[in-house]
Amino acid sequence: MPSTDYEQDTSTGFGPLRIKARGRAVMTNPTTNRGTAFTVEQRRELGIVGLVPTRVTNLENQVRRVYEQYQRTTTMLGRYLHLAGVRDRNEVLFYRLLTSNIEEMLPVIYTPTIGEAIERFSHEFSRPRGVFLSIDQPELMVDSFLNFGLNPDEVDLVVVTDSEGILGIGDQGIGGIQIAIGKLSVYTAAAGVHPRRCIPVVLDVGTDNLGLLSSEMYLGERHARVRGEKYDEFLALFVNTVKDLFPNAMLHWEDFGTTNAHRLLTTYREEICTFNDDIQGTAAVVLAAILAGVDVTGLELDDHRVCVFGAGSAGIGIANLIRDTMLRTGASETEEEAYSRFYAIGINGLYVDDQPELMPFQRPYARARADLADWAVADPNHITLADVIRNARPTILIGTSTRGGAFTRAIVEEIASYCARPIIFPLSNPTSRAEATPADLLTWTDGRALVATGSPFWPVDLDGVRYTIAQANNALIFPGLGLGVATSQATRISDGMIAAAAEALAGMVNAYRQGAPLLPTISALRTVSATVAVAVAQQAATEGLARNPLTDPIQQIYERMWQPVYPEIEAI
Ligand SMILES: NC(=O)C1=CN([C@@H]2O[C@H](COP(=O)(O)OP(=O)(O)OC[C@H]3O[C@@H](n4cnc5c(N)ncnc54)[C@H](O)[C@@H]3O)[C@@H](O)[C@H]2O)C=CC1
Ligand SMILES: CC(=O)C(=O)O
Ligand SMILES: [Mg+2]
Repeated sequence: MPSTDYEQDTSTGFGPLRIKARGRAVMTNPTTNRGTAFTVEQRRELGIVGLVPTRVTNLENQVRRVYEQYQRTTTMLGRYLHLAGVRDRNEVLFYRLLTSNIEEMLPVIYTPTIGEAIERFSHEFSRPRGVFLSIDQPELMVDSFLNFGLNPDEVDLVVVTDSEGILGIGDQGIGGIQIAIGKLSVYTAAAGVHPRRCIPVVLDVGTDNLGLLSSEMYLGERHARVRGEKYDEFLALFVNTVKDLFPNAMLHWEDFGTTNAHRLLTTYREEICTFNDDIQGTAAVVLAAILAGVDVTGLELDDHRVCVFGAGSAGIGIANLIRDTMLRTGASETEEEAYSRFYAIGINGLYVDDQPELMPFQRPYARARADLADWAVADPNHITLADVIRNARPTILIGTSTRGGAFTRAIVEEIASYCARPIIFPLSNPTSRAEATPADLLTWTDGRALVATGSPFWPVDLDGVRYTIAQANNALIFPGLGLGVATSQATRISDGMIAAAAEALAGMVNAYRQGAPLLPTISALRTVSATVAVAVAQQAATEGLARNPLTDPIQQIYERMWQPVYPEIEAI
């Protein structure tokens, strides 16, 4: 069902907008609306004379006005709602404001504020965006997608969540639609993926969040989360529907629970063009930061021992990519040798091979019980982080546990006692879930820790040095990956493409100066994304996975990037 308001070729970033609507309808659609920036002639042609204030302005003037309004809004959630309102009124204005102030506004439309917006979804709801699919009405799935109004060749991206593991705040039911919307806003702001070639989707399979189930206001299905065969059938129907309706789209999985995330990726990655952001996007960004950190330590990658605290979707994804890198670079000669460098910890402590609860994707990281015989531990059935630090002396500590404050002073001081430059990444989001703050990590290690976080943190001043904190967030990877895939029309997303993304990012870092960040800063997000996109597109071509191998990659990626400027208008 194409739009009745306008026509536009969205396959490049610069197509003219042919407006069919007239009168108020022009201004209620965020694609056609440009408010006071309509010229006198455009106002006449589109039938909106007298419906906007007299003075004709321009985009810069409008950005200034909405930015002033933004600054006057005092709470972070209020700012989120203000920006969402601008997005609903005027698409170009929203993205111009966002791209011009990306460092300031990313923490509002993304982590940490988006966590609050998701929790408050059923209370703050005003205007729906995206596609809501209920497990209780699978027969409505096709119509729901068709009602969104995009043709088969008009979709580059579908971002989907079932909301079971939203950031570190757990099951958020239907409110998870906001994470899909937020990720898509980042795709557009960071990589210029066309905002109208994307579909955010929430799979409403119920929720186990009793607070939501008992709230009068909750807007999702009011029952516990459906699991098992019925869930798998619904997911299969979803994947097949996306494949049939939008054959060129990349399917991005976001914030699924640990039991499903790796399983779904393994099931579908050979069948469709798909990737899991928490597993693969996070792994790529963290690998880039680790390689930068390892360079600074002056040691080789295989001189390090890695402790993953919270070895679920993201944690094991990170471990897998480091393992692959150890094998590819010859740092480890065998898989066994590579695995021996990892210590994976979950809610029940260190993974040990006699723990029945370990899932198949976690099991390779389990330690043999016999190998721990000489460890000094208080409870062999629950080997804690402190036990691992004391007995294994890891030099890299990754936090993806959702356990705010878990990297305590005692733990960090112990690491600093045997390691000159420990690499410590508290990656859990939002900010309240971070395993430690950079200020504490740097203070407890006299500035020796090499730190990256998941959510943004202010720089830390210590002993005359300013430490800029790298934000190791998958936002440095997924936008460029999506752009590279869309431009090269990749048919699958291979491990090689993820590694290429990580290497491209790593190539942009220079972390030798004391206090320098281990990753490019968010202000460079657009350059980072374009660089990642070129690398991904080239790797897809090398592996024979690109239907449109790029002949002039930089130019073609640049041309594909949508820019937040008002396009030429034609009234038709
Ligand atoms: N920086 C970034 O770009 C990203 C950060 N994350 C963050 O990582 C965290 C985890 O996300 P996922 O891996 O998707 O979740 P997940 O639920 O799959 O994994 C969390 C793991 O932590 C373990 N865990 C929970 N409490 C623990 C405790 N007290 N001690 C030890 N282990 C514990 C769980 O057993 C589970 O294996 C979230 O806070 C999320 O925001 C996730 C993806 C990207
Ligand atoms: C950044 C992200 O994907 C997460 O925290 O889940
Ligand atoms: Mg996520």
